Amino acid sequence: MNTPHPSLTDALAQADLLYARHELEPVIAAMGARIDAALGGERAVFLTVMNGALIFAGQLALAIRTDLEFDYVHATRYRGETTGSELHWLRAPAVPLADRVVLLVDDILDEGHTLKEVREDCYKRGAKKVLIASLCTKRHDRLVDGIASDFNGVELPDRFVFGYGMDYYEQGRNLPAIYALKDGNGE
Ligand SMILES: O=P(O)(O)OC[C@H]1O[C@H](OP(=O)(O)OP(=O)(O)O)[C@H](O)[C@@H]1O
Ligand code: HPA
Repeated sequence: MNTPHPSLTDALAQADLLYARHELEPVIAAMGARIDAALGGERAVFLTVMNGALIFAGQLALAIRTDLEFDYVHATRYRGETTGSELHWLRAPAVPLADRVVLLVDDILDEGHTLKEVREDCYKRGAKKVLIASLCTKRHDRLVDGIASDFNGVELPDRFVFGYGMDYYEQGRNLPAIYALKDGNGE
């Protein structure tokens, strides 16, 4: 039988709160203004990477004044676990991307495999420019070559994080803050 996953209550008891909602909201609002400036009036495809980006994407979209065309992809590399493997595509973009500016929106740029592959897919579909907006990035030296966020909210320590869309064994996504497990826990 599979070992049951640790509970969210236990995780929270062994975690530090890194960023509360009231600290993230102004960061996201400022990012929206920077994205408006970068788009220069062009109507981009706002491509949310489900599931983790759901909360950030909603807040970011409301902070962007330029009209956007919404679409989403569903790609998962962690599949409810705390370490990643190969990327599983559950849903490809539906909107034609040829000659479009695409704004890829995700909760976290960790090792970068997910956003790199999704960005490559957008270019294969003919996108003329792909910009990346992430709520957070992690500080470590495991980032794959050739990927970076164009717009990033906050930098996090190299610890497993959850909340604000990010899951701990599919739990805790709707916590209104980002938490980090204390070093050595949960992996
Ligand atoms: O930079 P990487 O190391 O590739 O990790 C980042 C990706 O991992 C998470 O997705 P996950 O696979 O957990 O699926 P989810 O969005 O459903 O949580 C997160 O939402 C990013 O898409
Ligand atoms: O630290 C993390 N937490 C949750 N989801 C993630 N996906 C990549 N890294 C993480």
